[in-house]
Amino acid sequence: MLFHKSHPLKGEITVPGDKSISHRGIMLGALANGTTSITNFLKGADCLSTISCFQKMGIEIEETENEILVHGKGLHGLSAPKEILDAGNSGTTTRLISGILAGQNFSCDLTGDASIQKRPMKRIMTPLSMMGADITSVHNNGCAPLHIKGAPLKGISYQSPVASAQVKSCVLFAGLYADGKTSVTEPFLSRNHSELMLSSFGASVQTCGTTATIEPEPVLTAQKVEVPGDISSAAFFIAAGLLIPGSELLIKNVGINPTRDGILRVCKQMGANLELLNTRTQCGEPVADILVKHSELNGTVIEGDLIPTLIDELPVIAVMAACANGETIIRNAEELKVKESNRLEIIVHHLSEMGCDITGTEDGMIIRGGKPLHGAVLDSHLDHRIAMSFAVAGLVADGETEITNADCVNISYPGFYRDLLR
Ligand SMILES: O=C(O)C1=C[C@@H](OP(=O)(O)O)[C@@H](O)[C@H](O)C1
Ligand SMILES: C=C(OP(=O)(O)O)C(=O)O
Repeated sequence: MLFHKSHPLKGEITVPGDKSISHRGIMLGALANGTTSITNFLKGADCLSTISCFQKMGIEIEETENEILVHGKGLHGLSAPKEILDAGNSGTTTRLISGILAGQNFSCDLTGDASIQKRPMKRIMTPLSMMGADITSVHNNGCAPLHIKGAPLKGISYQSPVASAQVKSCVLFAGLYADGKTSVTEPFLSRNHSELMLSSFGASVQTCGTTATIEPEPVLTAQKVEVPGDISSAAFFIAAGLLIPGSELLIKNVGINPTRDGILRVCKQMGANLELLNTRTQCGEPVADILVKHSELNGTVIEGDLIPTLIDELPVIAVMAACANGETIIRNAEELKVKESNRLEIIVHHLSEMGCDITGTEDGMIIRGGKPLHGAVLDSHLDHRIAMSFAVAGLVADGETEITNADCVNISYPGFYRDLLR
């Protein structure tokens, strides 16, 4: 895909549904009694992998024009899959489904693509084993493929070393099947979509600071889930709108859950002209329209408890920082090394290629912004966030930017290039 300096972005855009909430809607819908209807479901490859895993376990999932219908079979209604479960490129599918599989009365194997087979799974194997689960890494390297033999589980209080909603959700989902209360405490609060959705399906979930606690064996009841637009997808339009002179863009129906809205806070810190309109709550999730106007940005510091609230947005935030005046420091972002690619390394490499003055650090980067970016040939490393972030960089750089292996945007945002270049 080729990108050149863009004309101003004007008008309105609606981004696809939230990936995290779409995954959870399928999972809890499958475990509930009755039919769950999901509207604005994200039909990206990752969420389709979640659908396919549950279909292999006997759940009927219908796609109509405007909604997905999940015919739930109750907490104990899944059946043993006849073939290996394939999570594709999706860390969320792999880790969350493992918590569910740990509590079943059957064994199965779970794998994913080459990237998934390199991502760390010990972070879920450890707490699941503490609960009594029988979960092994088939190649004994702490990664997928995983063999999971369902077992009786006991409730635990788990102190997670990482702020990860995938770890937290995995343990809470396993907690549905435990013999007592299960709680997870994390160093910083990560996204709380699982807690909110579990509660709406009828589970008893309490949160206190960075600890979430679930009671076992609820009856989950099918719900109507209206998925808000994904703030992680809106992030590319927020960045493009702020960076491209003359832009004024209204991004409609975006989820602004405070455990996900770090990008909005960082934009404000950087001096962005950004307004939230029509703020409302939809299925327990805060939603708004975001009005973005081109702005002169200044460097900032991004660290600590802010990091989990914008973890997937850091690649495009780095692009914004490269175009801002002054220095931006990103710390405590080592998790970026274990996403679809080593995002820390690739951001530093790609921005350097475009002429940015940037230094990688152990857990982040220092970006001395303000030097004009120029076009370059940049590979996505099959990482959707990298492809989309550098497509945005290509709209502000001098000359031509080419993104190779650009199709991977289908993981979280099919139609991204059409929307960006329209
Ligand atoms: O729970 C989720 O839906 C997600 C959690 C985050 O991962 P971690 O929990 O590994 O930080 C995020 O990067 C991912 O895109 C989606
Ligand atoms: C890290 C991501 O997703 P996952 O962990 O589900 O693969 C992402 O979407 O940026």
